[in-house]
Amino acid sequence: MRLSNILKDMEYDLVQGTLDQDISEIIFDSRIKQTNSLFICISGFTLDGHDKAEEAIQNGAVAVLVEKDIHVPNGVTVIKVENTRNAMAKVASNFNDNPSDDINVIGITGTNGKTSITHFLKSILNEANHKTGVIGTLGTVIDDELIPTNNTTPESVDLQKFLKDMAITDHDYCLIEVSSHSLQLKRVAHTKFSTGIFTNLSPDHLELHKTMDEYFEAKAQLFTMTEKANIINADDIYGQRLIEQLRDSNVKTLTYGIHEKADFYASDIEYSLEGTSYTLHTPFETAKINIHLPGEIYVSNSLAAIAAAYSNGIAIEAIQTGLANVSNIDGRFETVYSSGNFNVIVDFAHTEDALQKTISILKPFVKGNIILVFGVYADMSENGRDKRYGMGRVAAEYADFSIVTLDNPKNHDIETIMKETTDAIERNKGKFIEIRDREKAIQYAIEISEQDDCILLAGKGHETTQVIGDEEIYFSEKEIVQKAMETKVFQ
Ligand SMILES: CC(=O)N[C@H]1[C@@H](OP(=O)(O)OP(=O)(O)OC[C@H]2O[C@@H](n3ccc(=O)[nH]c3=O)[C@H](O)[C@@H]2O)O[C@H](CO)[C@@H](O)[C@@H]1O[C@H](C)C(=O)N[C@@H](C)C(=O)N[C@H](CCC(=O)O)C(=O)O
Ligand SMILES: Nc1ncnc2c1ncn2[C@@H]1O[C@H](COP(=O)(O)OP(=O)(O)OP(=O)(O)O)[C@@H](O)[C@H]1O
Repeated sequence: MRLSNILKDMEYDLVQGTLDQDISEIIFDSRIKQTNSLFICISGFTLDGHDKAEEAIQNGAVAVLVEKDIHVPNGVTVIKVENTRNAMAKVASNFNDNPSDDINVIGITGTNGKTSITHFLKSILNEANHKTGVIGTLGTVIDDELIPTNNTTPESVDLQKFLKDMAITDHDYCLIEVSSHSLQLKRVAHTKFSTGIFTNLSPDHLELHKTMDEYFEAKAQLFTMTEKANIINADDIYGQRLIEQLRDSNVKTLTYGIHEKADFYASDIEYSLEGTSYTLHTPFETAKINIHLPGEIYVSNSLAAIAAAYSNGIAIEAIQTGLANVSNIDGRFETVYSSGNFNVIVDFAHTEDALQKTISILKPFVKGNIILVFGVYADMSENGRDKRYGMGRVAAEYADFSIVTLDNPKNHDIETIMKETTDAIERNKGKFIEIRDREKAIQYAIEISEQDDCILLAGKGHETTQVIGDEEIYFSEKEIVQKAMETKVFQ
């Protein structure tokens, strides 16, 4: 594409060179070899892409997009903008023919629940014969093929490429899990969203946002980018704040909830470990809903999907069948072993709120003990300490016995993680043991378990690796459980 077209509808200064040339690719990593590319210099957290422009040029870049002054050889075009992350999103959209103009994009944000909402909604939309793609934590799904991705919300260059692939393969909808990182770092800027969904906000990612107010404001940005409807959880205090904030918005707000007054709500809820049924109330009708996931959080998440489907004109029959068709979601309350009353469940609960809610789902159905295996992923800051304390407290108060282990410690200090988490359990009078090796921790849980117990492996969910230091090792909780159960004998 011509460089001048790539820069369409943007404000910029042409510092040197010409816009009259063809660009083959947009890149933001200088190590990528690509002739005739446009290199975008990002001022990162660890290094400055402006210092890498020379390497990018050696690797084939013929133009660079900057937000600071740099010196490069005369033949190279230099374009200066105010913010290269924001400009990168616009350039990526232009380069891919602005694909969000051609596809109905629904963005889902909030600390927890995004992944299950995308599953519920995709199933509903498929049932209504709408081809639907997904971009989220479990990867990108185009034409029902899973493309693994590193981040929940990819960088704009990749995101716009995925949207274009969906647009040219006649997808009607794209469901995007929109992380707070992606909003703050402009990964979804210049994407047209028809609908936004807000689930909830509880402490997480404070290494980036520092305060809950900043975290909330990052999430709230999505609801200024929507054109059709904003769907908000009325049960969440930050949801209430958002509803208030959107009072004068031109975009329609629809609310959902179980406890607070809302446009879409549930009554007559019947829970079992296998699933949940309830009566759905919409502004127009009532209907019976059955889902194969247990507990209040999935009632809430399904209500969000229902409200989004409704606001896009989907009939109730497709909603009912679509929801009933979701039998399980990778690593979300997934039973990986079951025999009689004994169950081993893998769940992605990795925040205090999610852990508390997930153990609470189990409580009424477990005759014996709830044995919890968990670790805490958080940085070394005060916010990280609060997370370790919070998850330790929940373990003490809600589980019968905890095995404290490692999540993905990455380069964080393991001694501090273990000490602060176990201190919190002790202070809250919980019973626990510390086993740092997660595989051994799981094996121990199985060894001590009895016939009526339930083991909850929390925090890693769908993940198939564990990151310790700079090393990423293969790690499958399902396989570990299955192997350990082969030799298990109940007393
Ligand atoms: C904290 C964070 O979000 N970091 C993002 C940030 O990294 P950074 O600022 O450290 O990058 P950097 O290493 O300083 O490099 C700056 C620039 O120089 C470039 N570079 C770097 C090295 C080099 O040799 N040459 C070069 O050109 C890099 O490509 C980059 O453009 O900018 C990078 C490029 O845009 C992102 O890939 C990176 O995401 C990393 C992979 C990441 O792990 N992010 C996580 C925390 C994240 O985004 N998570 C959210 C939330 C998930 C959830 O909800 O749980 C997600 O959406 O996944
Ligand atoms: N509505 C909810 N409220 C609180 N916790 C929830 C809710 N929905 C799911 N959870 C918990 O959060 C965990 C993660 O859920 P899910 O993967 O849907 O969230 P997410 O928003 O996609 O998170 P991430 O971006 O970290 O993947 C679940 O395994 C469950 O323990």
